[in-house]
Amino acid sequence: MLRWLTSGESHGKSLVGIIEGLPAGVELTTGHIQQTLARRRLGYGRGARMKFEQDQVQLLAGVRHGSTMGGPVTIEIANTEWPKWEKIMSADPVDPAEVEGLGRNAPLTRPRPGHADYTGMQKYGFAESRPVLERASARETATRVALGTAAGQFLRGLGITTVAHTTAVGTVSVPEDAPLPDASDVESLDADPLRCFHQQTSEAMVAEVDAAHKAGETLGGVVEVVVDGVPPGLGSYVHWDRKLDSRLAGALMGIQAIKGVEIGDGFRTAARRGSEAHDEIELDDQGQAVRSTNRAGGIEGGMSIGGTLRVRAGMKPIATVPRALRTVDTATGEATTAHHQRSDVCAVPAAGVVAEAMVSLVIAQAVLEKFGGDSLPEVQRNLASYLDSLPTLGGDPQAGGHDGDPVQPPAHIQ
Ligand SMILES: Cc1cc2nc3c(=O)[nH]c(=O)nc-3n(C[C@H](O)[C@H](O)[C@H](O)COP(=O)(O)O)c2cc1C
Ligand SMILES: C=C(O[C@@H]1CC(C(=O)O)=C[C@@H](OP(=O)(O)O)[C@H]1O)C(=O)O
Repeated sequence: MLRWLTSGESHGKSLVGIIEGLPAGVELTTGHIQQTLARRRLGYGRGARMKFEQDQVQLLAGVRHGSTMGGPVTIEIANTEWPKWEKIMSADPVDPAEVEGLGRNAPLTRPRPGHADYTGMQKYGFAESRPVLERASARETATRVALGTAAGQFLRGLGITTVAHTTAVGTVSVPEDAPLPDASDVESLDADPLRCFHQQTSEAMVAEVDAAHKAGETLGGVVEVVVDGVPPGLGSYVHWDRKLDSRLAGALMGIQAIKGVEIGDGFRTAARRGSEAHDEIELDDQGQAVRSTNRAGGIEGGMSIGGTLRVRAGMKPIATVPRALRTVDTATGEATTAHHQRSDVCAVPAAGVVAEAMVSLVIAQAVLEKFGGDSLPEVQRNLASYLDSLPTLGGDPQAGGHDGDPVQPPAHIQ
């Protein structure tokens, strides 16, 4: 079973992630993780912190000479801002005189609507929101991206690739009929300020962010994760918590500020008539059953149907609005405005990179459930054998043990 856990606070010494259940033989280096973490920092509209802070990565366990060994993989991301926070976030008690005068230590009693502040204080019994925001903050998503990199490296070894891109920022969206990017487009996506593959739309998105910034506003948007090379049959129809769509939706909704998930055409499908909503099955020249469209996003009955999977996540605008929202001071009971020091105007491109990581983790988990294996070559053999066992529908019914010719496993895993 593949499982993972993150630990750490936004202004703590470091974040730590552990992923357990990855097979041996997966290529993974500090460089791979640094590369995806750098990608998470990119994006037009990110706040000041992204510019001066660095993610210092260390692979603490589970990897030797660039290859996983089968044990838990532990990744640390040290926070380079730690010296500024060492006293305020010290695990051990500190002399109050030592933190007095450090501006950042003033009690945060003006909770931000839209953030975890107020309900977190009620739930955990805090008199201010510092201990809440430290863990609620999306700083934690750096760890998920690191863990997702490990999962992505495993999937890559099976010919499964994942990429995320931005489809909307505020009211600006890419045209519905624009072609999908694939993982080979990642460099051009990285080069785009919004991780948007449609240049005209990207320019309009930049203008949207500028206008929001000028108005003291923040923005949300929509990201899409595209997974290519998915084998059919991941997940299951037999129980709600084994359904792949249910698991992907949970993983994406678990990202800070994500408020909606669509599988494939999602809510647009809800408005269509049946004859225009589904992906009809037809035979291609090789006798393979193929789909003429991909409206379902590559999932039917809680299972991957094989090929390309598409899932979208909608992010609400950043809660720390410069034009501060009305709130109540929890120390005095007086009406006031929410605290604001600095924040992102728009973090949609970064959320896309986090969504990619979460999707990679869920797909890797589903792959290991279906195919198993303690080493990458073993999983590769199991996958190839499964693909080989799938019958083609248009072949000779007398041929082999199948109804027809076997489906060929992808060339790279033969
Ligand atoms: C990549 C990323 C960056 C974020 N940056 C900020 C930020 O700078 N300021 C802020 O108030 N919220 C930010 N958020 C959103 C908050 O973390 C989120 O609204 C908060 O944890 C409450 O959770 P909820 O929105 O799911 O209710 C960010 C979210 C993500 C995914
Ligand atoms: C640090 C990150 O994002 C942070 C997420 C975040 C929030 O409230 O979620 C608030 C901001 O932090 P601060 O309040 O310290 O400026 C963001 O910078 C990061 O993504 O690495």
